[in-house]
Amino acid sequence: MRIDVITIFPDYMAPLREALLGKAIERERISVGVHDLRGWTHDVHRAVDDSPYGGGPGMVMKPQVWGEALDEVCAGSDSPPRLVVPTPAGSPFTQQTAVRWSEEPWLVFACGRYEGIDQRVMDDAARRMPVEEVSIGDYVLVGGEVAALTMIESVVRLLPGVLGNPASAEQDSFSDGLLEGPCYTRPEAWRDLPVPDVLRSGNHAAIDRWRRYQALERTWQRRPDLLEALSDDELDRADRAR
Ligand SMILES: Nc1cc(-c2ccc3ccn(Cc4ccccn4)c3c2)[nH]n1
Repeated sequence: MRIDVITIFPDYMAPLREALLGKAIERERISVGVHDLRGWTHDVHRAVDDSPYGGGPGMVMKPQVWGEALDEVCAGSDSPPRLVVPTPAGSPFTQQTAVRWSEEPWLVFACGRYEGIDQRVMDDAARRMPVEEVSIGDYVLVGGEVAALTMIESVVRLLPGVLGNPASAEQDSFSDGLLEGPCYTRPEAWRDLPVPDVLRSGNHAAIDRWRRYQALERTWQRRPDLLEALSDDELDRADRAR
């Protein structure tokens, strides 16, 4: 997979070179390009923003600069990339989105700042490539970079050979519609807090049942909305795990 990120703060993307993601680059599972949007300005002030039509607070990112940047970054391949534009006004980014994008050969992330990017940039790009405006959650960030890092990590961890233990990606939270239950490791007792006996019993059928019940209970308590999405037979299966 090829990933390109366009931003006015390229240093914000430094974590892409660290740890798991850095290893994926070293092992050539992914190639990552980070591009400074100001490289496509032509004025002495290297301006990337201007006042909003219709008035209102803040500034809007200029279409000309973005247009030239996307023309260059998104060129050079038989098939165009999928353009991802983080925005608070986007469609929800979910684990299903990450799974779908993990099949893509090329993703380009357009990281906006200020009040956002002139809408015509996305409308023009959509004439020659798939464009998705996505939100990572119902809160407002200052720009798209943190959202891009979040989405890139959740996609890249799904690629073959990236995670040390691929099984953990298969048993992800949300992959079966429920939250993960609690996890424990040594010591057996810590600050007078014990590890649940069942986990040390060696009875793997009982352990699986306990874990499923814990996941169900935690989902019920913290994310009842996820239970509504579960089908009846999935709920029955979970119920039998009590
Ligand atoms: N889930 C998300 C995504 C974002 C996000 C993504 C990109 C940009 C570019 C600018 N801003 C600031 C801003 C503030 C107010 C209204 C519009 N945009 C961004 C925020 N916030 N929360």
